[in-house]
Amino acid sequence: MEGGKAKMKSSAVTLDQFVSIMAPLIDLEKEAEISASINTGASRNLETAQKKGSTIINLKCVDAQTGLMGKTLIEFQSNKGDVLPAHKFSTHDVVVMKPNKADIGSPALGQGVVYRLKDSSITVAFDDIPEEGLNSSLRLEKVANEVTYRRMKDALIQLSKGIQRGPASDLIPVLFGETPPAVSKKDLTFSPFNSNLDHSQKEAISKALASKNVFLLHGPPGTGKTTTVVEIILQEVKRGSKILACAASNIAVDNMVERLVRHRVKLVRVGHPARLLPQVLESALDSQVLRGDNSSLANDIRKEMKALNGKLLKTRDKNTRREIQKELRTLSKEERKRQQLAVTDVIKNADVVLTTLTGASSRKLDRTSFDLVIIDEAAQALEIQCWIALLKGSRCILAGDHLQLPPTIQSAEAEKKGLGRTLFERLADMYGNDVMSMLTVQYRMHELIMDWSSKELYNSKVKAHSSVAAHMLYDLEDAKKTSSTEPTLLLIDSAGCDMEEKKDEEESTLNEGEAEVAMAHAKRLVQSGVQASDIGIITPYNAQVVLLKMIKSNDEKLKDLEISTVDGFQGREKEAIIISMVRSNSKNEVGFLSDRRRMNVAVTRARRQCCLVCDTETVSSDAFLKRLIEYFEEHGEYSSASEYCNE
Ligand SMILES: Nc1ncnc2c1ncn2[C@@H]1O[C@H](COP(=O)(O)OP(=O)(O)OP(=O)(O)O)[C@@H](O)[C@H]1O
Repeated sequence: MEGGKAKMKSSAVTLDQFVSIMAPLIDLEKEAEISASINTGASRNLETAQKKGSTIINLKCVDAQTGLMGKTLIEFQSNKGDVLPAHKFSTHDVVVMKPNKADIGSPALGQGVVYRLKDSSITVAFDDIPEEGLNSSLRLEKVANEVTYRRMKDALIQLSKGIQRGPASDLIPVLFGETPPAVSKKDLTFSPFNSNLDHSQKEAISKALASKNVFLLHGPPGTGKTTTVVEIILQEVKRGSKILACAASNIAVDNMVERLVRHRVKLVRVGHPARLLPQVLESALDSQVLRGDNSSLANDIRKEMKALNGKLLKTRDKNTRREIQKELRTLSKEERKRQQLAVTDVIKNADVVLTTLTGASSRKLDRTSFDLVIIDEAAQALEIQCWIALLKGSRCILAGDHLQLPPTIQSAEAEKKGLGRTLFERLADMYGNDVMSMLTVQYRMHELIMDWSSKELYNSKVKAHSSVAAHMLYDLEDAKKTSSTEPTLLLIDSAGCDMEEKKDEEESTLNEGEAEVAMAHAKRLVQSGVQASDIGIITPYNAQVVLLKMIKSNDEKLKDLEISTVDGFQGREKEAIIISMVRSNSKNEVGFLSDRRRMNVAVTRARRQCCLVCDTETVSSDAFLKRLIEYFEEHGEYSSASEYCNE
């Protein structure tokens, strides 16, 4: 305990310090996001804006469908029908649609939310179908999402007031190191809903149930973090707790919804329908409200009001008109009340409310407090975002892995000054194992893939479960045992092969030789019977992603191969992962490859084969990467990139 206390002093931040440090950093980040968008001096012309990734020009509308609770889904493709240019659009972003040549700052034809993204198309959900302009050339612009910042600022203001009587009044001092965390002494053995839980998962769940204020669930890659979170939620519901379950991303929230629905938990998913997976729409607040009694009453009232309005139009008598207007006002008030009651009913009756961290500030949750706030993917969320949810509860459980990538921050200055330091990391430093448990059995990777990461980042504590420890790529249905499918680890070395890196116009790095080699290996795997959809090529650099996608578009057999940045692939997995490291230069510069967390994420996406394509001479200049290369050389197969050229 002494050690724990010493640690606590060195890394504790007071509430006042936190508020005063964070307020300007949120502004910096907001400015960085706005200046990356099109309407500012930084990018006055369309081509520049396209290069910056904040707009996509020369689009045509190829499909329009209604559905999704009244929204219209419009699919856009490039006028030429090929791969979309490099862009920074993600699903769930807010975008506006404009005529292609319209002036910057001109009014939009419609505003919507990105619903689906493919290499060559983008689908947007609009509230209303734009009335005209869909037949001509169009462009989409990304809109800076100011609401998110406003909500973070609001949370900061609430924190600064020290809301003494709010639901989180006892939690705040613990999370700022003023009061030590407490643990229940009662015996908290539980009978699990999931009979497959391993020892580390069970131990973590017991500790979580015993925690009185805060618990950190540390889940290295593939260790069943979400499985464990779901079991904690089920146990807490059984105990009678009302739970707010959040994550930074919609997909992670939906993932929890899908798993909980199977257990018939009384839950509601709060959020914009265009941001939800189709399979969770039934659980959405909007659809539950529509099914409620108060909502049908509100509907009846609306019908009555329509009839009265008709009568009003026909009546000339002043007194009768006055009477009708009075009645309409009363009905309108009643209708609003019924609508609100319909929402309140659904939220009141749910044992678990699920939403993104930003969504937790929805006014619909204004008067609801929770016994427990659970945040999944907490190591990928800004601390201030977590507070939006935490202020609503008296206890919290954060699940995540601070040894994978932190949230993306746009402003370099805000990042340097600490905006990206996550609450998960801060609490792990402050309280360590007093409040934390690590899962140690992983269910994804062959043990050779896991062992490097386990040794480098997790003190060799993570072990592969027997169901995956020795699984091979050629064990997959239809796959053959060939020199390409046989290795679990494969190093393809471009040193001395004349494959130097280049910069694109946006100063992102790419490497044409490496891209060809990565693609050649993917082709060999497909020829050996591996499904293209089981293969992923990941790379740290955006420009390399675009290049790889362009090469891929020429080959029909590779249609289902996925290509992504490492950062964009966090949380995902593939049977075979090919990593294109890109850097190859005489100065031996490795840039942000040296971030241990990025390579940890990259390597641990692979289930059965991890192939590293790189210039070993350049990347070995970094001690951490050198150990990675040595590990692959020792435990895997080695080839020269020259063996893959001209295929
Ligand atoms: N005790 C278990 N027994 C068998 N399989 C398990 C167990 N726990 C988890 N799994 C499996 O491991 C996989 C990963 O689980 P889950 O999605 O919960 O992990 P995660 O830690 O959230 O993943 P990520 O690494 O992407 O964050 C799933 O296929 C899940 O079914």
